[in-house]
Amino acid sequence: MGTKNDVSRRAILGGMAAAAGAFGFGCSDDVSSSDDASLAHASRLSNGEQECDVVVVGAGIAGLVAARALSAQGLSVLVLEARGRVGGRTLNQSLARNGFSDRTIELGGQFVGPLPGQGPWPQDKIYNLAAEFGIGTFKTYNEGNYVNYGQGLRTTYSSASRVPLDLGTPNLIIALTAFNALAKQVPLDAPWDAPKAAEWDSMTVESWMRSSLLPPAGPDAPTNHAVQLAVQSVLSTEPREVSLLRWLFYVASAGGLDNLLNTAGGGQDSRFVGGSQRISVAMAETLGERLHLNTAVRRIQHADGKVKVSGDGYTVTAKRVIVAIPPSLAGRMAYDPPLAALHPRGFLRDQLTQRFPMASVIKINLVYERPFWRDDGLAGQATSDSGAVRVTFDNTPYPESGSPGVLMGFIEGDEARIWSARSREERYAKVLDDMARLFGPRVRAPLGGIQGYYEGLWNLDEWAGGGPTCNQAPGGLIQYRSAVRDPIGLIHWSGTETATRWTGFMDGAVESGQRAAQEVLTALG
Ligand SMILES: Cc1cc2nc3c(=O)[nH]c(=O)nc-3n(C[C@H](O)[C@H](O)[C@H](O)COP(=O)(O)OP(=O)(O)OC[C@H]3O[C@@H](n4cnc5c(N)ncnc54)[C@H](O)[C@@H]3O)c2cc1C
Repeated sequence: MGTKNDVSRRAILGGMAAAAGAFGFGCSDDVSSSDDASLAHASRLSNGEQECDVVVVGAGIAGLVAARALSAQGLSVLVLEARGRVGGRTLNQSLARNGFSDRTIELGGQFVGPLPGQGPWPQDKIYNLAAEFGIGTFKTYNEGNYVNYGQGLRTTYSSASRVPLDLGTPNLIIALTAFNALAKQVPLDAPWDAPKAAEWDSMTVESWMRSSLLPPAGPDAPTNHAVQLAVQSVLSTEPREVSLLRWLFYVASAGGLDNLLNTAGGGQDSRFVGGSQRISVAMAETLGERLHLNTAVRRIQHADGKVKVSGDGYTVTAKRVIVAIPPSLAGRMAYDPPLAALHPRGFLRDQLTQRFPMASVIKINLVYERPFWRDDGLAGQATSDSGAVRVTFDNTPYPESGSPGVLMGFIEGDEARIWSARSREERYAKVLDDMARLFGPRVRAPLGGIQGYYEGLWNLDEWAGGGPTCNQAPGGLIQYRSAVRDPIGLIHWSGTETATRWTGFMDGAVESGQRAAQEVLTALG
């Protein structure tokens, strides 16, 4: 017989099981729902009025970190999560349905690095948080050669090289050097104070490319495709969509572009044993009944010196609320009074949410009997100037024992928008075409056949609205400055988009949760 806490725990994990059921061959795709409505319902908040010290909106990494920090200080906390699972933009996928019952891959955020000890800019916050729960890391497979596909030509090069040698190489080196140098001039806590902030925030990365790379040409030019791919692979957005200042801030926030792009010693260095969503599940378990799933927050009202947070059939009254969701989603909630009426700077926050869009991404995983590409001396990492899948990794799960083998690929920016609107069958056919170009005919029929195809369709998810993170077009940073995290009334803002270091990453989510919790503690004395 399960206690109430058992039920909550099963509901939390149920989301992971639901994901497992949702992504196999021939099944529909959904990164939100639970397959066990009764368990999910058990932890839904729907019973009228409640009261606590602090409400946290969102049970992603940021919200869960904030809730635990406040609980540890003796405050009463309720976490309200719209989905039937925790973890937000992290999502584990069990390979049990493919016959690998103890293997897990991820459909959202997964990589961690640099690790502590690997340089001055480690992702120590998420690393330490995971370690607290006994969740270790393992190295991303990075042996052998990388593949590059450009101008219709497939080449391989050593994974020890910094960049592939093709027409895009000279400009990529120019861009790497320039972006790293310019990013050093961007203050992390106030990018709008960079010496050339106004100039940089008046142009897109594409305009910079057209004026600073040679010969003058757009991102699609063979000479520029590598720079274009660097932006696409980091932000899942097109160079024309993002402000140069925002891009430089992102680079600065990660301690340099090399950290963002590199596997060994960089942002893709390692992965979490058992999958990154375990970190959120572990945090959620410590919160027990203070967490409510399937409980979307629709409205935040200020009344009588308190804040009333409500959704379908419930209201929670609290001293403070932490909104730990992406700014673009925060803009979908109703505020009463409206933010513009609540505070003299409230309109800035409201307008910011109208100008901070999620990028576009699909993450696909092909599961094989074994990692056959390794037989050819390939690391499973590839770049391409065309096709839907333009960046790939060997995503074979821990612990490696030769079986299964998983090839992962990203579809980003324009391609993600095109392919999000197509059927699963069309995407699958396209993914096989693209992957076969990179890794040969065994992609279609390797020994043992293809075991599974899994996709994270983040653009279609109501509670993400895209991924991996929000971007800003020109003007966003200098006009709205710190509105992304300035408290308004009794509302505090959290989520990776508010972080100064490793913004957009799981590590930034931890920073933002810690910072928001500290703000509330200070405010409540
Ligand atoms: C495909 C992909 C690949 C990525 N790769 C990496 C990577 O390799 N490494 C890395 O570090 N990061 C990666 N990221 C980014 C990383 O996953 C995020 O930065 C991080 O998980 C964000 O955490 P968060 O808590 O700030 O926000 P979220 O995870 O978005 O959490 C917000 C939560 O709030 C909930 N919510 C939203 N609206 C409401 C509402 N109205 N009421 C109640 N609840 C609500 C959501 O359901 C969600 O659970 C990736 C993301 C994606 C999508």
